[in-house]
Amino acid sequence: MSMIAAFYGGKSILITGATGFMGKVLMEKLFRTSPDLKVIYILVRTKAGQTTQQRVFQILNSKLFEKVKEVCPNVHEKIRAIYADLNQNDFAISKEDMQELLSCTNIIFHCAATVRFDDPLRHAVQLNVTATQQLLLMASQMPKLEAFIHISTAFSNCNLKHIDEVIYPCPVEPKKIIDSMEWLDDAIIDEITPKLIGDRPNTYTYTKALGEMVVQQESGNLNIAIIRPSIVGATWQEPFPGWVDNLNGPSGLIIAAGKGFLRSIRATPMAVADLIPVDTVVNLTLAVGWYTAVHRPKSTLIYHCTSGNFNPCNWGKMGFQVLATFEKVPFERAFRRPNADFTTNTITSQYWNAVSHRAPAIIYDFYLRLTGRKPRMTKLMNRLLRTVSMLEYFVNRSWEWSTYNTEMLMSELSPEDQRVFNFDVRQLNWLEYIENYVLGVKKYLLKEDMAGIPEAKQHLRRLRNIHYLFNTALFLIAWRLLIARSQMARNVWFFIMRFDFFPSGSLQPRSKV
Ligand SMILES: CCCCCCCCCCCCCCCCCCCCCCCCCCCCCC(=O)SCCNC(=O)CCNC(=O)[C@H](O)C(C)(C)COP(=O)(O)OP(=O)(O)OC[C@H]1O[C@@H](n2cnc3c(N)ncnc32)[C@H](O)[C@@H]1OP(=O)(O)O
Ligand SMILES: NC(=O)C1=CN([C@@H]2O[C@H](COP(=O)(O)OP(=O)(O)OC[C@H]3O[C@@H](n4cnc5c(N)ncnc54)[C@H](OP(=O)(O)O)[C@@H]3O)[C@@H](O)[C@H]2O)C=CC1
Repeated sequence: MSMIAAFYGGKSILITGATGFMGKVLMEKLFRTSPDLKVIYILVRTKAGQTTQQRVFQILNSKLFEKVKEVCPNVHEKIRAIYADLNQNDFAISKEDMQELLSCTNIIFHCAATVRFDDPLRHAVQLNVTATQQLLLMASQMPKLEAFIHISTAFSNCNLKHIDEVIYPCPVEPKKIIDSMEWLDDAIIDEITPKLIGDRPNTYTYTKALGEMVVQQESGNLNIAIIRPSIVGATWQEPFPGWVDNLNGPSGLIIAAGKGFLRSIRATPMAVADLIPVDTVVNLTLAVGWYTAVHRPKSTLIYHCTSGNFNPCNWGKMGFQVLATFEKVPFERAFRRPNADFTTNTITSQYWNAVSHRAPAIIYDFYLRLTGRKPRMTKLMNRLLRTVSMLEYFVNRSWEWSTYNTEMLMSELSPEDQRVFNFDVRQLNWLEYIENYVLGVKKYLLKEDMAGIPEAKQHLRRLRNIHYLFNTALFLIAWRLLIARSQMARNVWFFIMRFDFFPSGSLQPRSKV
């Protein structure tokens, strides 16, 4: 029997960010392995015209939850969606709901965050710092609380090369930042943002670092642990391989490359690609929840959930495998044949952006205009290049994360728990994982049918022929212009023609066979 699964039995668990990528997988695993848990409270806001209930209904009826329904048929009754907006005071939770949360919660998993790299500082501080502070305040009023698990990111200290399982202080105290957001206007905040984030690349990593400081400072008597995952990717094994439902991290770029939009990226092939499957992160998170509640470590432990030092893989190897998978399972209606490449030099990268990205987009928009349609490719390409430029920071560097706590935890688990809550990435076969990831992107993100593969291959063959035709026409035009202008080019041309049309040593034309 799994000790961890048994631990969550009968528990009331509060999850923030349950509608997000990681939150859904966390809920799914909890219900599947501990169907006898008492209740999962989730803080949900309304979004895109959907009520909280509709959002929950949609999640529970998705493919991800198919297995859960077999193990826990009354899952609908065990999930309690509470309307909350983490941007509001007291999260805009009603008095009754707040009372229930305060009196019943046993474990908190705090996953909610804004993961956008370009969020204005005010918004990123509100969600990643102030909301964390408020949640800790709530937690301190929960008499039955056994553990508070905060999800951070391995990149919260990406300005360092070697990162230990400790909290590194930021120069300005989070409380001062929170206060200043109240009275500074947006223009001033925008002006001071680069100074505050310093050598971090964006407001996301900076505010996640501030969030960790808040956790440390406001922990009081709470039993807290922090988990720092690296780049979270599709599921490795559970509930099935390759599940992914958002465009963050590599997923969006896999689509862009597979559809033939992304042809080149400034990345270092030998840099470590510290990807970590989402189910691995969730298994570690649940194990940490159990360990923190049961063993009550004296200080806040930080767990790095990374792959680099256990089972490193580099971007070059990953890129090759992504492209190899496109050969087997191409995406439908590609713009161009997928054939992306890495460049390491900024000037070469700008050259390829002009030649391989912007020029085809302009030509295609010209074609759309000619055929009476609205041009859209240049806009789309500009957006893609902006996204790529934001991700480039992470694909041109390698980091080392120490993993003593994660290894310690692994050794504390029973063999059964190591199997059920496996977070040992040494067992991960990257080539197989990447292939499943690309397949998952096709199936679950693009919602493409496998039956469409022959047609997709046919489409790629057509694109290849158009490509050859286009290149040949371009070459002939260039050559014709050159011959018209240069005597040397004319001489070369006649020299070639002589060899082609006249047998050697003869001036007679070659007879047709
Ligand atoms: C030796 C050998 C050499 C080998 C050579 C081999 C050749 C191989 C070539 C390989 C190429 C193969 C393909 C690629 C395979 C791997 C490539 C590696 C790239 C991996 C990069 C990973 C880096 C991740 C770093 C993560 C570090 C931190 C981790 C975390 O803690 S948090 C999670 C990460 N967070 C994010 O990823 C959020 C990023 N997103 C944003 O910040 C914003 O969305 C934005 C990018 C700034 C865009 O903002 P906008 O306001 O402009 O747009 P909006 O968000 O409204 O979206 C607009 C449309 O764009 C879509 N979209 C959103 N995000 C992405 C995305 N990440 N990628 C693509 N598209 C995205 C969005 O859906 C909207 O679409 P629409 O609705 O249709 O308009
Ligand atoms: N994905 C990754 O690569 C990595 C993620 N992480 C961390 O993991 C955690 C989860 O990330 P992930 O699942 O990928 O992120 P998602 O963007 O998929 O999910 C974010 C969640 O936060 C919720 N949320 C955001 N704003 C509010 C708000 N105002 N009120 C209520 N809820 C809100 C979202 O709700 P809604 O659905 O309503 O928008 C959503 O459920 C985050 O803490 C992130 O920093 C760490 C490393 C890597």
